[in-house]
Amino acid sequence: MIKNVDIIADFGIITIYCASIVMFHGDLPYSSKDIIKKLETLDDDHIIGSGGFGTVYKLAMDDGNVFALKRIDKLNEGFDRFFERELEILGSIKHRYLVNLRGYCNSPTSKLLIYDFLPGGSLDEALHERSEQLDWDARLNIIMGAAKGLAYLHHDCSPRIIHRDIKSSNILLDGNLEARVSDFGLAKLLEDEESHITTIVAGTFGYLAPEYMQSGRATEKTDVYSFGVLVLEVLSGKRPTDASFIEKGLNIVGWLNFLISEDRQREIIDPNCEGVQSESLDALLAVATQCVSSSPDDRPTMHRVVQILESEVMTPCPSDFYDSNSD
Ligand SMILES: Nc1ncnc2c1ncn2[C@@H]1O[C@H](COP(=O)(O)OP(=O)(O)OP(=O)(O)O)[C@@H](O)[C@H]1O
Repeated sequence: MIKNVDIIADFGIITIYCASIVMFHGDLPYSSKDIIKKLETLDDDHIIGSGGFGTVYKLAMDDGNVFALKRIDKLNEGFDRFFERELEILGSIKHRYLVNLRGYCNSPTSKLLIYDFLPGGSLDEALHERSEQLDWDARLNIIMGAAKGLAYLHHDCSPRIIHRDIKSSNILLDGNLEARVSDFGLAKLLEDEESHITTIVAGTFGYLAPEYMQSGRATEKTDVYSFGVLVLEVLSGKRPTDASFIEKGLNIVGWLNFLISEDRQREIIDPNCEGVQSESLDALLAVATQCVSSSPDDRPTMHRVVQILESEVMTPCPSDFYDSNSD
């Protein structure tokens, strides 16, 4: 059910002169007034993160349900033009491995997106900022969830969606460390509708496929490349543009290729990762290597990636554990 309500509101973080709250699904048990009332209480103490598009707040409702509210600061002509239509499409896409968009508010001064709240934060934080390490099973499970979410966007949802900005801060974790892909479709709002070419390449340095950097044209295969970089990041525990690579004039893909050339690719694994299983590691490295091929045609589809992960990576042989200090 779609509800439109015009409301005048002035709350801590934003002044909304004439807000149009549209709830995409009738499953949120709140009126737009309830939500606006909660928004009035938000201030800087509720900030849970910020990124290229804006600031994210924790929005706790009276019944205990929690949402993430994204305030979009990055407004330009293209964004305004496509906002309503794109957000309606994105709000209609629901999947277990995606961060569901539950509603949005559009006003002349503010764009507010309401998402499910993921209590585990981002994969970026889990890998690079927390002292508690993710073990091998947790890392595999996260890769699997991210692959399934992306495969759904590419192959099974309607319309099909190219993410354009796959990276560890766009993979969020629930309380059980299950991964969900977030921010899908947002980059498209900056895109020229006809040509599918962005004036500014959306995406994040280190994750971008070479042909995307050159042409600005995003395809499923540019997402597959970014996914491959993400896998390498999860395996190594290092950001794609870690200083140790840059010093050698490389990025994470260059480093992988260097290790492969010396038949030392297993050394990519994070020494702090416990429970690594060598057969799975080899299979996962093989998939990641294909994903980051310089030629898009050599990269698998995300459907194929999920198949390989299920058949060759997620079925470990218990006796075959890899000790990263053994060679
Ligand atoms: N639905 C959510 N549930 C819980 N935390 C979230 C949610 N969405 C975002 N966050 C937190 O807010 C941070 C910023 O998110 P945001 O999507 O704005 O930026 P980003 O992904 O880091 O960068 P970019 O905007 O360039 O994609 C995330 O890293 C995460 O910690």
